[in-house]
Amino acid sequence: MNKQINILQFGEGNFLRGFIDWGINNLQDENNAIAVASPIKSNFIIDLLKKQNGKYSVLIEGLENGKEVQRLDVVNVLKECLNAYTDFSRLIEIAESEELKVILSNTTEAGIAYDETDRYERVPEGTFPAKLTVLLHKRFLKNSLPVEIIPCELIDKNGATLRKVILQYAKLWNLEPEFSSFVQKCHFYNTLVDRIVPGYPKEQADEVNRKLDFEDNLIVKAEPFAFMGIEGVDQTLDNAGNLAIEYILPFSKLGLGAIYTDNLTPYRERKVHLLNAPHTAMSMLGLPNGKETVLEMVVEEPFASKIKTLMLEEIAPKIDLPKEELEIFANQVLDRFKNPFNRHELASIALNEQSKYEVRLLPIIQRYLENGEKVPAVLSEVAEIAKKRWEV
Ligand SMILES: NC(=O)c1ccc[n+]([C@@H]2O[C@H](COP(=O)([O-])OP(=O)(O)OC[C@H]3O[C@@H](n4cnc5c(N)ncnc54)[C@H](O)[C@@H]3O)[C@@H](O)[C@H]2O)c1
Ligand SMILES: O=P(O)(O)OC[C@@H](O)[C@@H](O)[C@H](O)[C@H](O)CO
Repeated sequence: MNKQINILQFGEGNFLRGFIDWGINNLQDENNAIAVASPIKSNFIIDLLKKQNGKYSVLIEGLENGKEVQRLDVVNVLKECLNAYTDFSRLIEIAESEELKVILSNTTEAGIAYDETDRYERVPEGTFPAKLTVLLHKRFLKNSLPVEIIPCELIDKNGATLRKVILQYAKLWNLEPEFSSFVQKCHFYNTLVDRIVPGYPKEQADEVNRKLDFEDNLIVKAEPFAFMGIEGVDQTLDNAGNLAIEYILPFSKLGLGAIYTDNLTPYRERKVHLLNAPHTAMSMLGLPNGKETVLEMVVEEPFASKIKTLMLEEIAPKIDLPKEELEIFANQVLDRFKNPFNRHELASIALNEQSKYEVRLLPIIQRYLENGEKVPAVLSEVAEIAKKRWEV
């Protein structure tokens, strides 16, 4: 574990392990060494990772262009496993070093937060952006170069938001104006990530472990599909349409379906409302009726017809993108929901269901109401459930 760390990652969750880390592993480039830090106190995953020397496997199963895909990859790019509370001095060393080029994160939608009670001196206890502010400040004081920052949280304008919160902390703590200029020089990218990663496949664990030469308690199950939209903030694309990051970490070669764009909004609109929204509708409609998985909801009636109607006839007409494009996207998503190899639990989708309803389904309902139109059947049904449960 003595590699020179060039990538620092906040978040040890299933998604980053089954997506970006898996992608960086695909490069098989010995120069890439990631230090992964848990931003929260829990050491559960970090301890398991340490026991496995940072190694774990990703089991990808599903259909791709109508063909069955099954692959098991051992990911071996996590070279240091840390906890941001207890290993903060090591994080400072990494942040100060010239080798560090990229900072990745996925700290859930709750992670990019500002708390004015956070203190510079007690920062390991603060939010993720508070910790990152201190780390960037230490880097600035060492005169090391600005870094590339790639948040993967599923919030709109994640990169710009993270930078804004860091600048708020700089102001709160009266840090030098030159530090704020340094933060402006770091590239913060807005991203949109998409891959269904249901996590640890309990029922397949023994079978997977028989194929490995180590005991893996951190297997990540994922679908074959992957998409990553990367939007530059204050940056010009080069002639090939690439952003600076491509020369530092070639996202286009990671197998994540990466695209560079100057406008992520349409990608976000269709993903949030035609993938995440039906997921949330499935948990709201299915769980009270004894359904357990996404697959049940898209193959069993009456739910299958409801979900299809919801996506194609109720949500798609309220998204401002070409109809044919939306139909193709919605049908691809339906195929992904029908992946027979993924046991995607409605119970896990239902975590923080109210806030998901408010971001994913409610805006579509409001688009009907704002036009004085009648809210169609399936949206009405979920709106009724929401009213009864949360009075929204
Ligand atoms: N699993 C998927 O299919 C998928 C796909 C695309 C995007 N995502 C997004 O990625 C996020 C994480 O998903 P996951 O499957 O990795 O979940 P997970 O539970 O496996 O991991 C959650 C991660 O967030 C960190 N975290 C949790 N609360 C935090 C907080 N308050 N501050 C800082 N860090 C915090 C944890 O330490 C952990 O690293 C979700 O919010 C989801 O929206 C998930
Ligand atoms: O991850 P959550 O809990 O925010 O939402 C549940 C799912 O909708 C989500 O994980 C999707 O599978 C994912 O966003 C696909 O890219």
